[in-house]
Amino acid sequence: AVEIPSLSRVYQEFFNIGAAVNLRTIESQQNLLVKHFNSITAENDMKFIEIQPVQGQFTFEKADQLAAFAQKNGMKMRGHTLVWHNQTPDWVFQDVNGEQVDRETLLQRMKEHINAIMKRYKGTIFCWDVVNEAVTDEGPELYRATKWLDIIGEDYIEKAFEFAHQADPDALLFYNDYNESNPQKREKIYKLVKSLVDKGVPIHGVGLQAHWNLVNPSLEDIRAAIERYASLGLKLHLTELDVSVFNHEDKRTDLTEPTPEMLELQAERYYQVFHLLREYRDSITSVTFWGAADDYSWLSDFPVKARKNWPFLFDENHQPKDSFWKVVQF
Ligand SMILES: Oc1ccccc1CN[C@@H]1C=C[C@@H](O)[C@H](O)[C@H]1O
Repeated sequence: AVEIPSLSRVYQEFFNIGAAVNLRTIESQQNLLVKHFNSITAENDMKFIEIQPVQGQFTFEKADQLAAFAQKNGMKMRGHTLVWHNQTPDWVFQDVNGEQVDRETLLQRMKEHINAIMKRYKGTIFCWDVVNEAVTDEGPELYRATKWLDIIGEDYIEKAFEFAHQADPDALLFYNDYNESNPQKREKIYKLVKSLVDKGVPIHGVGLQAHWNLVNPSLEDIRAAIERYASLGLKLHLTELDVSVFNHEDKRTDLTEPTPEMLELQAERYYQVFHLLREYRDSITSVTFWGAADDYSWLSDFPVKARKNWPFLFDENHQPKDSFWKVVQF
């Protein structure tokens, strides 16, 4: 039998190799995770709504199990995510009468949430996606219209970073976003992050979600984005890497397995991407996949509901795909 090298060991001189996990996959994918990954991220269980679903009632049990899995296996853990417009409970923005709260109240609630979760996982979680997806995809506006922006104002972002730094001064603090290699959105992310750096806000890195597919974004756009963000002197993490076998506009639902051509294109794509990432090893310190193997991916429900996807280096039986061999042989 051919010896399968450990992915994280092959990359130990370049950057950490991570996977998003949940309570099911730390069991079903345990052997794969322990062998090939040295970092994990909670796919959902450390989001606001999962941690504090009701004001003052903290439900850490699931997150604790994921943190324990990381500790037990000597893995690093990325914290995801403190301030985001999705998966945040309505109570955060409402007073007892269901009316919208004021700026001071919402800042206090943001601070309390950040303090509670960051202090609990201090020493286990070395970095946090403090703010997720705060800029617009299209249009002239820089800031995405969210309740955080509406109630607090534009400084909700720097406040989140300040609160996070006070909660755990040792944690590395990241701004995280998707479509990060699109030139227009890249310049918005750059403008936001540069403003934080210029103000002396405690930010240490940029998270590129890297939800990519077989053709987009181009290698040139990925390179330009890495160069742009790295020019700020911050660390770069790829935080949610997957390579969908369907391009964004492809809504086909007829496949029960990837076509041979898809697997060949995906292997070449992974080869080119990791060749590029290795070139920027001085800026990129972590590459996390948004899952570990094709038996489970959020893409099997997004953007097309119940449409199976096969985005990873390992197949549904946790066996290495051609993509894996292209990534470990260089
Ligand atoms: O690719 C996208 C397109 C539209 C909205 C959000 C995203 C990505 N958004 C990510 C995806 C899955 C969630 O589990 C992550 O927390 C989130 O950061």
